[in-house]
Amino acid sequence: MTKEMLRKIAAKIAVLGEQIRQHRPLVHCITNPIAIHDSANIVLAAGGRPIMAEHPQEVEEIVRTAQVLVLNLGNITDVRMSSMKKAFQEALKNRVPTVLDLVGIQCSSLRLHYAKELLEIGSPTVLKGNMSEMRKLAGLSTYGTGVDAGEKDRFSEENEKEILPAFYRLSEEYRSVLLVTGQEDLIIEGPHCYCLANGDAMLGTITGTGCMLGALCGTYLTEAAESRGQAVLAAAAVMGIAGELGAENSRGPGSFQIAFLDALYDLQEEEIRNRLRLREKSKQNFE
Ligand SMILES: Nc1ncnc2c1ncn2[C@@H]1O[C@H](COP(=O)(O)OP(=O)(O)OP(=O)(O)O)[C@@H](O)[C@H]1O
Ligand SMILES: Cc1ncsc1CCO
Repeated sequence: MTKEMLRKIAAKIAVLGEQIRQHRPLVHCITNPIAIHDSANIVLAAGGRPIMAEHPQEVEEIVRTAQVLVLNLGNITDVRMSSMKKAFQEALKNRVPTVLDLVGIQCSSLRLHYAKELLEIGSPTVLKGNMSEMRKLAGLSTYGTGVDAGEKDRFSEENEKEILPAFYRLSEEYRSVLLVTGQEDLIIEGPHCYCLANGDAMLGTITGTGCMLGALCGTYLTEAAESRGQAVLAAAAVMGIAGELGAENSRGPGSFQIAFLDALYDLQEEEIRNRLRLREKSKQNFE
């Protein structure tokens, strides 16, 4: 990608961030208790307003007033399975965009079957997972255990010919933008694929960063009038760059968590422009 293209994309990412701060979208998240607090805080830091309502008898009413719905399968319970399904149906009915974060579907048949049940109801705007989770949904072999991606599932020049066609098919089948996280994040929308190299290994030293990115992705989706893929890319880039800045300004996981949130809260266009590391595997759509 040329410098000029990267500059344009960085400017667009900054504009989306400003629009979120102006519009203060209501972001409805139904997520796991491990990441719920940090997910609410990242939405706030980005300029949105989180609501983490999950009672089955209130989620439909609440999602109707929200600008986006984020569903996360982590630490699943009967109650959340019931409320997520109701909220998802109501969001689809009311054209509220949705993010489905496939946490742990590679380690739990319950979650995998539930994710497929949701996908039979309708298409989420964004399907998100780490490399092992997305491989599982695509029917490929996986090495992930627990909620972590397996080292052998990591995206590489060697396995891209196996992975990309399967992920393009998923994106087309569900008409969803795919966000696949890892050392390098992939954003796939139809036949387009962007590879984002921003981020820092420190993001893996605190729990729930993937879940936080799902909530951030939802927040950016509320400004996706031009392109859903662009909004997802913006969220992933902001997350990665704030992770890099956080790592440079901390001395371990405790101070990293604080420095990361501070960096995200105050991220400037110049920083995005200087740090953005993006490759494209296909035609770009940032004209
Ligand atoms: N080694 C790394 N280098 C750079 N960025 C990373 C690295 N590991 C994770 N990230 C970033 O951290 C964020 C979370 O991605 P990750 O793949 O770890 O999610 P996850 O497995 O769902 O996490 P969790 O289970 O903790 O919620 C993404 O923005 C990703 O780019
Ligand atoms: C640790 C953990 N267990 C279920 S969800 C979660 C947060 C990271 O995915």
